[in-house]
Amino acid sequence: MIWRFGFCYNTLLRNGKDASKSIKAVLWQVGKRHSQNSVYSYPLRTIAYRRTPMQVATLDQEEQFVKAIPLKWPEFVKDILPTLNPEKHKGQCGRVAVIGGSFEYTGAPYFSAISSLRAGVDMAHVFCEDSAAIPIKTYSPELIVHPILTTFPKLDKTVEETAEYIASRVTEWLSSLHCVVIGPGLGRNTLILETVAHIIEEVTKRRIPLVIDADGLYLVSVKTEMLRNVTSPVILTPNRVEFNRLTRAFEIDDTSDAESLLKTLAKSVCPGAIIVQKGLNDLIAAAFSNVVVHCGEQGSLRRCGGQGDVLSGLMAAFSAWMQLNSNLTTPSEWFIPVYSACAMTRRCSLQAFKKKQRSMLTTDIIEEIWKEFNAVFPLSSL
Ligand SMILES: NC(=O)C1=CN([C@@H]2O[C@H](COP(=O)(O)OP(=O)(O)OC[C@H]3O[C@@H](n4cnc5c(N)ncnc54)[C@H](O)[C@@H]3O)[C@@H](O)[C@H]2O)[C@@H](O)CC1
Ligand SMILES: Nc1ncnc2c1ncn2[C@@H]1O[C@H](COP(=O)(O)OP(=O)(O)OP(=O)(O)O)[C@@H](O)[C@H]1O
Repeated sequence: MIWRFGFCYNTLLRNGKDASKSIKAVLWQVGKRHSQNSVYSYPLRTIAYRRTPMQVATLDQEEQFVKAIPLKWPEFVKDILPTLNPEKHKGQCGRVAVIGGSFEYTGAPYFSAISSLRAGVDMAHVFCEDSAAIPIKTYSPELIVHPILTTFPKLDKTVEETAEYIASRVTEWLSSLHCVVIGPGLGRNTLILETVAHIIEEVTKRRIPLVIDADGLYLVSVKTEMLRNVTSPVILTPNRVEFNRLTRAFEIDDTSDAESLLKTLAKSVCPGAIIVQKGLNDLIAAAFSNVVVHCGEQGSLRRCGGQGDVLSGLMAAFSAWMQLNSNLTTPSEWFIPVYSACAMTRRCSLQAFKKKQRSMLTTDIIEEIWKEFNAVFPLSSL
């Protein structure tokens, strides 16, 4: 009997079962049947699961694959990057949205969305507070900016009714999107957070990959039940402060070591959670894996604001491409786009830092995106 790990796993996910338990059950069966398979003869590109249906994966092989990502990621990513050809039309290389931007913070959603576009997605929307729209539009004519979020309830409606109504105006766009980023510059207004909670529910119901950063993480920390049963990919990108806030909110007091803490947090958030703990090295853990991947790609020494927004934008681009390829993905494959976004952000930061040093700004990092993409993924090799 031939087992297709990817198929089995996705079927389980679609049936809404507990991912971490189910994967072990499937892999255990697979392992028993194919225990004679050598790890070395197994192609580490799990994309091969889709292309060579005879391949199977044991839990050990799955871990080997994830552990190989820091060395092999540019090669793995080639299977996800959309090819460019004259037959394609606008949108086929990805459509993403950033939900964020408020009166105070207009730079963050711009940085995030423009980074996605510079990485190569075709269209980037920003759904922001009405007062943030004009500034964001003036930063860039490339972005599609919707001044939909509001801090005041509609005249004849309660906060809850207004939140539902505004969320419905955003969710009507979801069918055309391949990834949604929640949080850059969102702020913490009660009505806006309530609106975003409704949007998150709809995004995850449709199994669209979700990237949560900044004030979106604050929302997760005050509504810890919000994502509880979500099995679609939810990528959280906390900095140190946001990470500590999350561990407190989820009441995790695992003091054994940093990796265990991260894994416990991922499992507590939801079965589809992938967490990137940003810092000197980025640590990546997922609810469905026992491996913690370290991204130690050299970055910059400068810590100006906005670099996390570049990461969320690149994360959206890689995730959108993954989604476009995702008929039969395995959960572990999600380490590929996540790791790639971390590595590319740090590489772009390093290049910008070499040129501008203490003066380096987030806009300088964005300026490096095209060169770094060409260096790592030259068009001729696609
Ligand atoms: N130009 C812009 O519009 C920008 C807006 N931003 C937005 O600003 C809002 C608030 O973000 P904050 O990050 O300030 O919110 P937080 O309230 O989470 O952070 C507060 C404090 O944490 C400190 N901190 C951050 N990283 C740390 C680390 N690694 N170790 C120790 N302390 C650390 C900061 O200095 C700050 O004082 C968000 O909506 C965010 O998206 C940022 O993205 C930066 C750029
Ligand atoms: N000490 C460090 N050395 C090198 N790179 C780092 C370091 N700390 C963070 N980074 C990188 O900088 C980027 C942004 O991380 P940071 O912790 O500044 O996020 P943030 O505070 O959420 O950003 P933002 O200012 O956009 O809110 C990430 O790509 C991360 O890998």
